[in-house]
Amino acid sequence: MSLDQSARYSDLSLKEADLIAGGQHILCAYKMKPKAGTGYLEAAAHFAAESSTGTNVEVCTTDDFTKGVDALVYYIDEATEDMRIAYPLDLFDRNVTDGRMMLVSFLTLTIGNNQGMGDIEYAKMVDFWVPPRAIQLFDGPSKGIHDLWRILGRSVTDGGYIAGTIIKPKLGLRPQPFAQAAYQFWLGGDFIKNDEPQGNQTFAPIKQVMPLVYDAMKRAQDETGEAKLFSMNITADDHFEMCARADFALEVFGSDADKLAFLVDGYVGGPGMVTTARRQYPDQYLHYHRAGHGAITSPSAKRGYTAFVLAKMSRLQGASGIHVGTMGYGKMEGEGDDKIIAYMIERDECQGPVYFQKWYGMKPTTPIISGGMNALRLPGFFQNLGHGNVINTAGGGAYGHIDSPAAGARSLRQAYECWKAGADPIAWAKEHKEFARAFTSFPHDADKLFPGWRDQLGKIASEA
Ligand SMILES: O=C(COP(=O)(O)O)[C@H](O)[C@H](O)COP(=O)(O)O
Ligand SMILES: [Mg+2]
Repeated sequence: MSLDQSARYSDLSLKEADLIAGGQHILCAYKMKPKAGTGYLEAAAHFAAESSTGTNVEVCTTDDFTKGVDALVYYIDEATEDMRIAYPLDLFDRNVTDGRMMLVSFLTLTIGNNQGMGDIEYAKMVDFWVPPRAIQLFDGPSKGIHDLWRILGRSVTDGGYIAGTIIKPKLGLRPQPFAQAAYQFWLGGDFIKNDEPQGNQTFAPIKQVMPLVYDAMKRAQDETGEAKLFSMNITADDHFEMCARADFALEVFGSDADKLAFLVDGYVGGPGMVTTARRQYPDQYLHYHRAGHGAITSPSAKRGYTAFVLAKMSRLQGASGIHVGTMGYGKMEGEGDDKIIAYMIERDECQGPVYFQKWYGMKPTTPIISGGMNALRLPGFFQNLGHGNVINTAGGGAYGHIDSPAAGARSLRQAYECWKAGADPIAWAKEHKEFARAFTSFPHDADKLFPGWRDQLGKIASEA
């Protein structure tokens, strides 16, 4: 049994509204359960101690100043497993070079050692609140969806749906077929990303692939008269390697380098990778892929933090866009309520699960919708989200269209237009060939979402 530190590391008389008005703390809300035999407040105080100035015993080196930067438990509700902690801003590490805040320090304190404590059964961060001063001290995004809309020649405030894909198969394409797959999609769509494990495999070296991809982009631009976008995976352990990949691609894309985004596997690579990309390449759209996050964000995981927290952190760090799942409409875990994740990263103020956050003009992070999406699933998705100002990447949904990747891309755009027009999807399909053929391409989804479609659509869906 550890020392009861609740007298020092908790103050349940503190009011959340006062802490927020004071602006001197970062607030974190957790779902926490102590191990059997440890009292709730005692465990919470030990958690706050380990996450700030303390350890499991009192140490003689502590002085009065130290106590001024203690993290304090200010709210508990054992029945709902709610625990909230106020962390003084001064606890957080600041850069030597520019005095700014860093995400690693936030994570090391608020979701660091406390994840492996002997008297804690589990604890998961479900929300956090950042005061205005800290908003000023994080990088935030440099580029956003409005920059992509501008390149695409659309309204920069309400530019609408960006139809994207992921080159599939996930791995195993050599340079020529890879570039060919890109060209075929671009004939109908806007945006292509590398899949998260695609890099510099021996069968597809970046130095061969990128010039071919750029050539495909130019040909597609010539043919369609539209601008095209490519998001290149620059993920690597070594940041010099990452920059070597990025620099090479910028040179290859030359006068079209504004159409090149950089993708990082930001969860497995960590905050250092995201910030390196953000600071080295502020002129490029920074695409945060979150592969691996389910290990801790899944609702079945009782530790770590939620997908909401991950997305909120990504805006602070400066991701231009981050995957936010498909809110129950695709293949990955998620539900309709996850739309709050999208709202938090794209709005200037938003109510989260616990805290109301103001962003004070920090640029938005685009919700990127991906994972098992296709034209048939999109109208319902937009209905739930309430808008279509997102990037959507549909891999199977484009390359699985029975006519062609370009037809797949067109079917996605038609799905967006169907929702935007408030039209009935079956009626819309009668007038939009590629959308109709999506029914034949994904019959399992069609049966589930639009029972009776076979009779209603008849010939148009079955004829190539
Ligand atoms: O490759 C894909 C989707 O491929 P497909 O479109 O063929 O399903 C993405 O990596 C997932 O969307 C990641 O999931 P999330 O977006 O939830 O992070
Ligand atoms: Mg992928």
